[in-house]
Amino acid sequence: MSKVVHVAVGVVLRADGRILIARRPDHLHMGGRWEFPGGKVEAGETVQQALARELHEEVAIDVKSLRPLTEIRHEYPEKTVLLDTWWVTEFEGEAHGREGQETAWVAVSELTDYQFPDANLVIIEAIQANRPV
Ligand SMILES: Nc1nc2c([nH]c(=O)n2[C@H]2C[C@H](O)[C@@H](COP(=O)(O)OP(=O)(O)OP(=O)(O)O)O2)c(=O)[nH]1
Ligand SMILES: [Mg+2]
Repeated sequence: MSKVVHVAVGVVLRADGRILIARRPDHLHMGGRWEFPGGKVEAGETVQQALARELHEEVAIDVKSLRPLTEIRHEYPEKTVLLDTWWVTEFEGEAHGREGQETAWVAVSELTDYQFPDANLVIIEAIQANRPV
């Protein structure tokens, strides 16, 4: 069995109810698809630390408040991922793709118009079911 890659994933919620998505660079696994920003948890880091680091590095926002949303384990042909997914309900900074990625703020009802990796279908269902008011 291949090892499971632990990934910290942020569902960044703006005050108007829109959610931040970014397009994965073409050369990466699932390149060209939209994602919720995040990345691999490194050795010695908590998932919360990893998420704060990745959101700062990828989309230039500083996390102020987090709460758990869901955990999805998904087997791709290439690897198995554990998407440890958190609501980011408070943050500072203007989001933009610091690695040249396209970003968008989308309404919950529009999420299904974008092409995400297969594992994200379950995350989107959790967002629709658990959206904080
Ligand atoms: N960030 C993120 N990754 C996702 C999502 N859905 C999904 O299947 N993944 C997968 C794709 C990748 O195999 C893995 C995340 O790895 P990554 O490439 O973002 O990791 P990273 O930012 O640490 O990148 P790297 O520098 O190590 O290449 O999880 C998602 O919504 N967001
Ligand atoms: Mg990443």
